[in-house]
Amino acid sequence: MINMKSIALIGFMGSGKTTIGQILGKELTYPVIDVDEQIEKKTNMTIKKIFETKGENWFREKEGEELNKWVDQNVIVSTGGGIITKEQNRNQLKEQFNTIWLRTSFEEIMKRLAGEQDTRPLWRKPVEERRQLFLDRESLYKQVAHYIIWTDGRSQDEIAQEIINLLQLYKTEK
Ligand SMILES: Nc1ncnc2c1ncn2[C@@H]1O[C@H](COP(=O)(O)OP(=O)(O)O)[C@@H](O)[C@H]1O
Ligand SMILES: O=C(O)C1=C[C@@H](OP(=O)(O)O)[C@@H](O)[C@H](O)C1
Repeated sequence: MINMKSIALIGFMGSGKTTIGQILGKELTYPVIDVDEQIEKKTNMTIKKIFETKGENWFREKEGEELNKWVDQNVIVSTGGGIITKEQNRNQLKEQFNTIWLRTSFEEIMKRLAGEQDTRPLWRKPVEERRQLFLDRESLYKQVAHYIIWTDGRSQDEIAQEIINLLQLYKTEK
């Protein structure tokens, strides 16, 4: 990989960061780190529980700490959709990772996450608030992404293959 920078997958809830990270983990020889999963393991709490008992800000601190650990580690990091809400995380993603935005339309996300409010506390809102959250974040993903991959209408395998091709490109450029 170019500069030994880790790869970060970013994007809104439901864009496929977790599932595509898992496919990449099977196909490639370097580790895949899921930030949400790491935080749940370390705190021994679900994300839902963390939001209920500790609050969103506390969770954002933990996300920042987790991201910081994986700089220059040559790993693939699947982030949580809100990691870009903190400026420090945005700077880190822009400067110290190769960051791939799994860009997905709001309509597609609505379909994918139908019935998944329980595990994602911020998806448990009226539709217009969800749409606003989505719109507010679009420009933040754009600020930090080095690559943008549209995911609407494309299978997870296709998307993972495109990412693998990108990584091969890094190897041949090295
Ligand atoms: N490209 C895709 N096409 C169709 N469904 C997808 C795609 N990527 C992810 N999904 C589905 O959307 C849901 C959320 O995916 P997930 O990987 O958990 O997203 P994230 O980690 O970004 O929140 C899952 O049910 C997953 O199977
Ligand atoms: O968008 C967000 O603020 C969040 C996204 C979730 O991750 P996914 O994007 O993997 O669903 C998880 O980190 C938490 O529920 C908050």
